[in-house]
Order: sequence, then structure tokens, then C-alpha cells
Amino acid sequence: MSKKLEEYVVTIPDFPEPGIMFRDITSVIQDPDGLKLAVDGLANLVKDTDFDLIVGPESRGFIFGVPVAYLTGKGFIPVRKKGKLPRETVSQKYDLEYGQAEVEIHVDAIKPGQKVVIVDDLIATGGSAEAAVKLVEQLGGKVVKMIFVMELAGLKGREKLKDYDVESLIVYEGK
Ligand SMILES: O=P(O)(O)OC[C@H]1O[C@H](OP(=O)(O)OP(=O)(O)O)[C@H](O)[C@@H]1O
Ligand SMILES: Nc1ncnc2[nH]cnc12
Ligand SMILES: [Mg+2]
Repeated sequence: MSKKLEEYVVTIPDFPEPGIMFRDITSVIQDPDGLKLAVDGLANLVKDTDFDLIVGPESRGFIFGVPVAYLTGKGFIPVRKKGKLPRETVSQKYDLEYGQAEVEIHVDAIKPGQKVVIVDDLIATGGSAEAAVKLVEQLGGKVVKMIFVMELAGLKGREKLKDYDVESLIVYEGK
């Protein structure tokens, strides 16, 4: 019998700091069957969704966002850390566990009214995903769905994004 997606995820306790159970996606994507399960699984979550573009946050959002955009026949828009995008951008600050970060998107990447799906590897507190939503909305885009390979339900990212359609392939009950 073939392996399930969750069996490809390796969990590393106490990385990058004590108390964190790190859910690693490199063990998923280094195996062709794991990569296929993850990418096909994400594409399947949007098979009935009407949308125009995929937005993916740097850096793990690129790994899954681009193949899902390719499979679904859409363009891919990167959300990048401040200072990396070469043309005119809008930016959004967001909270990390300690301190703040800032991300940007090209202003010409989304036209008002365009329907956007956000793709990332994992939702924890939802802070990164919320920053991506705010960037899309600053440009007049509409977030119609947010999809993740993994969700750490105990960190309640879903509550932060309660006005949005959030789906994940694997849900961990804790953090
Ligand atoms: O829901 P949150 O609490 O915001 O956490 C989830 C985010 O954290 C990780 O990214 P990270 O910022 O570590 O950067 P990376 O993708 O470049 O590894 C992960 O890839 C998600 O994007
Ligand atoms: N527990 C975790 N494992 C992997 N990536 C993460 N990003 C935020 N929390 C994480
Ligand atoms: Mg990330």
C-alpha cells in the first residue's frame, strides 16, 4: 500500500528553539511521491474554485505555489521579504513571535477585482497569511481561498482568518 502525505512529514522536536515541534516539508518534497501527493492535493482543493491568480509568500510558499499555479493554468505572484522585489511595491508589516517583519508585493501584479488563492506550506498563528491577504486587498484583489499543506490548529490561525475560506491537507491538533 502506498504512503499517505502525512507519513512523509518529519517532525523535529525543539527546532529552531525549545518547545517547537518543527513540521518539515523538505522530507515531503525530496520524495517524488510525497511531492506529487502535496501538489496534487493542493490543486484538488481549488478544483471547484473560480480564481485568477495564485499568491505565495516567500519562501516555502514558492515551493508549493508555483506548481499549483502551473497545474491550474494560472499565474504566480510572489510575496517577498522587504527589499527583494525590483519594481514598485506595496508593503505590510506583521508580527512574529519576537519582533516584526515586513513583506511586499508588486503593485502591478493584481488588478482590482481579480480573484486570488493564497498558497503556503503551513499555517501556524496565521500572521504570515494575514499579511499576504492585506497585500492582496491593498491592490483591490479578492482572496477567495487560502490553502496549506499543514495547519497547526492549536495556534488558532483560522480564527485570525475567520472571514476567509481556509483549507489544509493535514491538520495537527496541537502547536
Ligand atoms: O502562521 P505563521 O505563524 O505566520 O507561521 C507560518 C509561516 O512560518 C513559516 O515561514 P517562515 O516565516 O519561517 O519563513 P520561510 O517560509 O522562509 O521558511 C511557514 O513557511 C509559514 O509561512
Ligand atoms: N512548527 C512549525 N513547523 C514548521 N514550520 C513552522 N512555521 C511556524 N511554525 C512552524
Ligand atoms: Mg513561510
